[in-house]
Amino acid sequence: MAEHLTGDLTDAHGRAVRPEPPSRDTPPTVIVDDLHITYRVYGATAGKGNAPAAFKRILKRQNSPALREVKAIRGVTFTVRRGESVGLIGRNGSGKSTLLRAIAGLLPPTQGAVFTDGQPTLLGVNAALMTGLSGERNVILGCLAMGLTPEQARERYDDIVEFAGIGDFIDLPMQTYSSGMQQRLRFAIAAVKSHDVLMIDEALATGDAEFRKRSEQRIRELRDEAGSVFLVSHSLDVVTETCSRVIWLDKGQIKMDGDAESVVKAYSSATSH
Ligand SMILES: Nc1ncnc2c1ncn2[C@@H]1O[C@H](COP(=O)(O)OP(=O)(O)OP(=O)(O)O)[C@@H](O)[C@H]1O
Repeated sequence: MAEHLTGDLTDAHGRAVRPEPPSRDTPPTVIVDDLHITYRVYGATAGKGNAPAAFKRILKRQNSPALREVKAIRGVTFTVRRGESVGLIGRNGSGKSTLLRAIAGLLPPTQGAVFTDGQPTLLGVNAALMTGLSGERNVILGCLAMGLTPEQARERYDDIVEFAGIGDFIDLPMQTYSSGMQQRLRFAIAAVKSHDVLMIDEALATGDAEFRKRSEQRIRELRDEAGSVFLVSHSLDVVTETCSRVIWLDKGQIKMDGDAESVVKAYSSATSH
């Protein structure tokens, strides 16, 4: 995979070079316009959420299922241009995964709209690989599913396996892999191709330090191959290293949107006390 993986992305001192933000003339890849996403949960119990109320409900076997609405995204608007890599940060439940799923077209907007140029690819914890099949077969199937020809799949096979770094396990069914190994293979398969919009949900969290470094490098390359990258991560280091821009979500709304360093700094100081 050497050719794919070694881009000239560091300066003379070995530091990562962060590109300038794209100008307004660069075409947008994703436009999110006043997006609202509301989950409707059926079967939630109506009434107070305190312990005596819950105890009473259970003792009396009260079962009054109700419809509850969870407003996960509440009026989010932003534009992402070609060549940008955007980190999404925020507390648990702030709406990061929901926003990614909406951009990928997996969740319909309750209000507002999402426009994308090209096919967004969501690479998440649940990216579909068949755990009953060997890693080897999943590599080939994954390549075909992404639209590569069988010939191209064969050509890239060695690169993918080397990048994933899972050694002899490649012949064994994926259910014998640790979750970290599964993640690495998913990332290696998805990253072999350039995507118009690549979205990554915590995929790098389980890799070891060396794999993370390689993945961060590859994300920068994907971004430079003219696509856009979205990354959800709780690791602020990964976000600062990989992203040019960061959006901080708080209770389904944008709290701050700007260059990676300033937003991560503001977020760290807000959450440290
Ligand atoms: N399928 C669902 N049905 C109902 N509510 C949901 C569903 N998925 C998420 N939610 C709710 O939507 C809100 C946003 O969740 P989301 O998973 O997008 O947050 P997140 O920022 O990705 O969280 P985390 O950092 O914990 O992964 C939360 O209040 C969550 O409880």
